[in-house]
Amino acid sequence: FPFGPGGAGYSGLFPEFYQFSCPQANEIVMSVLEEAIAQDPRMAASLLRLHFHDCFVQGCDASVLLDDGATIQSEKNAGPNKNSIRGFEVIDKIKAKLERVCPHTVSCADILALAARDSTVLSGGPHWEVPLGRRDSKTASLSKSNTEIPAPNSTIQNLITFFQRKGLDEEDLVALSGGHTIGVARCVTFRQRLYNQNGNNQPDVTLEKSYYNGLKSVCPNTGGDNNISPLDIASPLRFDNTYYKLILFGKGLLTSDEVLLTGKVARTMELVKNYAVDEALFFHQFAESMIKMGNINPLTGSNGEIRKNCRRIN
Ligand code: HEM
Ligand SMILES: [Ca+2]
Ligand SMILES: [Ca+2]
Repeated sequence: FPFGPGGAGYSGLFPEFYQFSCPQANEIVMSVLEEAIAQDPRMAASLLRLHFHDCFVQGCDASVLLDDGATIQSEKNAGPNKNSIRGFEVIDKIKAKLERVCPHTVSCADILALAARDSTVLSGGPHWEVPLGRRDSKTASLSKSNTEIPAPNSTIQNLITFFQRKGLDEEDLVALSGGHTIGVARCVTFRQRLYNQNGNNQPDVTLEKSYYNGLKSVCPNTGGDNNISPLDIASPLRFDNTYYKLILFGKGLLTSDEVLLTGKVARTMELVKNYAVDEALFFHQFAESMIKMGNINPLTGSNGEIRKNCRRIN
């Protein structure tokens, strides 16, 4: 029986966790999301990312949702999160509805996992059964948010190491990076590639020329830090495999996207090519890797709590 440090093997979570205590849980999450995404199509991407930033810091325990408090230094102020992660109002709305129907039952950590899955489905991506039963943390870690979420200018070795620490392998890294098939990134996260990739005041040579020129107009050398560009310029709202096709053409937005192909690791290079030609294969692996990521270090049993308000401990 494979017990991993986080990802692989037995987690104690199972899809039917709320079958008797809150059978409407799935529907309630989906109905709020349908409305939220219809109103703001980018919201699907933002909610998918929120689950990732939760799971990589202390595990999938909704630590990312906590605001500053007497004992809490909010993760929202960490480098990878500040002025960047969004979707808290949608999570609040889901939680409020669930509290009305099944008080003190469905955890914020499970809401994040369900919202990530439903956001994927509503964008045209794969469906999977979400293992449930996570409980919510009574702590947050600003410092771990700064050190355990990989940076956009990561090398392929950095990425592999950061994922390995969470029990995730190269297949998980390449498939989960495919989350960048939807959503946007700010100029500050890709400027280095345009103006000074290697400390020689030259752009990243792997960037395709016309794409590069377009990016420069969105992201000047100074200023415009918060200007945004799609991570998948071909279909930023559609969950598909064009992310990988674009990488093959030198049109991946972040260094962390491009190095999956050009980072000189044969396995990740091969996977990018495989997913670029076989969307079904990507969908299958994405679903599998999302379950693995969702299994990182959950609080179960009597550990943690079921928060009444996702922004604060009870
Ligand atoms: C492999 C390492 C990863 C790195 C270095 C990375 C980095 C980034 C960066 C820098 C942004 C833009 C943030 C901003 O400018 O505000 C971003 C956005 C995003 N990331 Fe990642 N990411 C990684 C993995 C993932 C994973 C595993 C997922 C989910 C499965 C994911 C989903 C997203 C989504 C959906 C967006 C767009 C969010 C929005 O539009 O609000 N990323 N990522
Ligand atoms: Ca967490
Ligand atoms: Ca896409």
